[in-house]
Amino acid sequence: MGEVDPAFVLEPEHRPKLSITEAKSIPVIDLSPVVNSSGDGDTKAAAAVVREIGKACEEWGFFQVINHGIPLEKREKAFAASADFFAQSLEEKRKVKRDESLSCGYYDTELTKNVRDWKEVFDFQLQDPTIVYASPDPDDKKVIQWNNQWPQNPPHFREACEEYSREVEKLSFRLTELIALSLGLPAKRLNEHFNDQTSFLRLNHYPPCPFPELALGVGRHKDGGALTVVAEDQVGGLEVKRKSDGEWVRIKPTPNAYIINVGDTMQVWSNERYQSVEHRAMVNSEKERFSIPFFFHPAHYTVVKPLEELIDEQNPPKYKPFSWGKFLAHRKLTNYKKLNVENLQISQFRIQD
Ligand SMILES: O=C(O)CCC(=O)C(=O)O
Ligand SMILES: [Fe+2]
Repeated sequence: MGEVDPAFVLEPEHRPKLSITEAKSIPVIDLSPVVNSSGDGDTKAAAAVVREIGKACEEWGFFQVINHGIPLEKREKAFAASADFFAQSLEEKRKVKRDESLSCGYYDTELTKNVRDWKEVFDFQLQDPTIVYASPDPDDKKVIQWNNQWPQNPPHFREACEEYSREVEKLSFRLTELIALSLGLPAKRLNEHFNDQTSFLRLNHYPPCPFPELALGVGRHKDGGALTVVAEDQVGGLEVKRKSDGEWVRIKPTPNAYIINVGDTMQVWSNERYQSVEHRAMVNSEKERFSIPFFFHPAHYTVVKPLEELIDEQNPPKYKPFSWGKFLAHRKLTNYKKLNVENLQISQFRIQD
């Protein structure tokens, strides 16, 4: 990755500014009142957490959480496994290469909006195997299985990844429950959609980049699922397109915190009360960066539509129902192929006002 390969170079209007605007006001929410409560905990403090989460989802689509209940040791093991894995030779890493039939594993040529990302990744699913639709064609009901692939090296890689993923999954259910409460719904209202979840965890490695003003680690995009729960190291690079003025602002890393963002599916469920916000990851010329996002995705058979409890005559549904599994199959295809079109967006299901 030494030369300026044009595959990585962004159109001038999408290139990052190297001067950083730090997002000082992105909410940091302390989850201890809900994590430590045994049911008879301080319900006043828990209600305040729910309100803070609702406000952050509305104003930012992004927030951070601390005192979230994930043991630091498990997080550190996952980061160590990730660093050890990516430090291996390309030949070793490519033994578990992801391709169109094997959706999980190692990959270093991902595209975001047809431009190559300056990164390498390792993906694995929470459910192994995960059932998905074979094609984006709406009439094709055929399903296939995606299986995880695990490398032989480093030796404790799989164990570290799986143990960590179970913790992030727990946190994701908890956050989904808090978000449901913030929408005035029963806590477990959304949980059933995740029984056969298509969630996956991704280890991201962004090597130092000699031309950080021309390329991005991950190009601007919105996450499609319900929620994303991101752990990052202390290097920093995640930028959010601030809702209030459209400015790209950098999230300052908070040690041991998680960065949470609302995805497109939550935007539709909430009938746009909460919106999925564009974000991107910058790279820099000196330091490598590691991050571990968890993408909390519903089951392939989920029909995503505004929740009935949130719509009435004053608030008619803003989206037509769509199939999560077909949306996913469509997205998957565009990750591998350079196309002349942008990939499928939920705006295609938007009902005009
Ligand atoms: O690396 C990060 O901080 C975020 C990456 C991201 O947004 C993604 O992979 O969807
Ligand atoms: Fe993302």
